[in-house]
Amino acid sequence: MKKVVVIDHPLILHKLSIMRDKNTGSKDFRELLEEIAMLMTYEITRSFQLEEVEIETPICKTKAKMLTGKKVAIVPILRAGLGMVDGILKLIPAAKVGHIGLYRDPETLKPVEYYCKLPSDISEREIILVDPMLATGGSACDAIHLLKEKGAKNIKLMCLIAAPEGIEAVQSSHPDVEIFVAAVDERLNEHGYIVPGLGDAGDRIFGTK
Ligand SMILES: O=P(O)(O)OC[C@H]1O[C@H](OP(=O)(O)OP(=O)(O)O)[C@H](O)[C@@H]1O
Ligand SMILES: O=c1cc[nH]c(=O)[nH]1
Ligand SMILES: [Mg+2]
Repeated sequence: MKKVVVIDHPLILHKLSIMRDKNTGSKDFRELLEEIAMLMTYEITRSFQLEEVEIETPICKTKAKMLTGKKVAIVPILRAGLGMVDGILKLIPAAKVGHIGLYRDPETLKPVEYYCKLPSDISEREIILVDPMLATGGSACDAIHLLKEKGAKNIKLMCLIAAPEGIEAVQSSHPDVEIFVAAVDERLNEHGYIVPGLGDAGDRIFGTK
């Protein structure tokens, strides 16, 4: 089973605490989510391969390290995952972006699929699946299942806050997927919300209820 990486850098935790505060409005919430996604990308790409190439500085020829040009796809789970895409694209501008639309039925807490559009070469790409909240894990598990059905092999899941229940669900259904989170919270409440969490991420990003 792949490990869970908790990226608990002080800058990330500080920004996340502002996001958790119920008095933080949509503008700041969106900006902070984008910034944290960018900071998490720095850590998620640590395993990317480098190669030596010959370059010429103004002084002399030398060998220098550059990325091997690995193909990446960023796949947000709509809607809330959209809030993380621009931050990742700032560091990986050549990545393609796929979209998986899921909403969680408020009664059953089961995910309902309403959209899927992925790059045609998804099976050759390293995939960063993004969603700020990993609660029961139902949405992430379904999105990973969909990606695998389309041929995806190499998937990393990036979330802001996870409940222990969500981590367990992804690890048991998809042990090959590496999970990156900024924080693991205490538990879920009776409505399936993460405690203490930050509320409904999609509603806070887009200003809806
Ligand atoms: O782990 P789970 O129990 O499946 O819950 C997590 C999901 O719930 C939220 O989406 P929501 O259904 O609120 O849709 P939205 O992004 O459109 O608001 C969140 O962004 C995840 O996708
Ligand atoms: O706490 C939660 C759980 C699911 N979805 C959210 O947006 N927040
Ligand atoms: Mg929502």
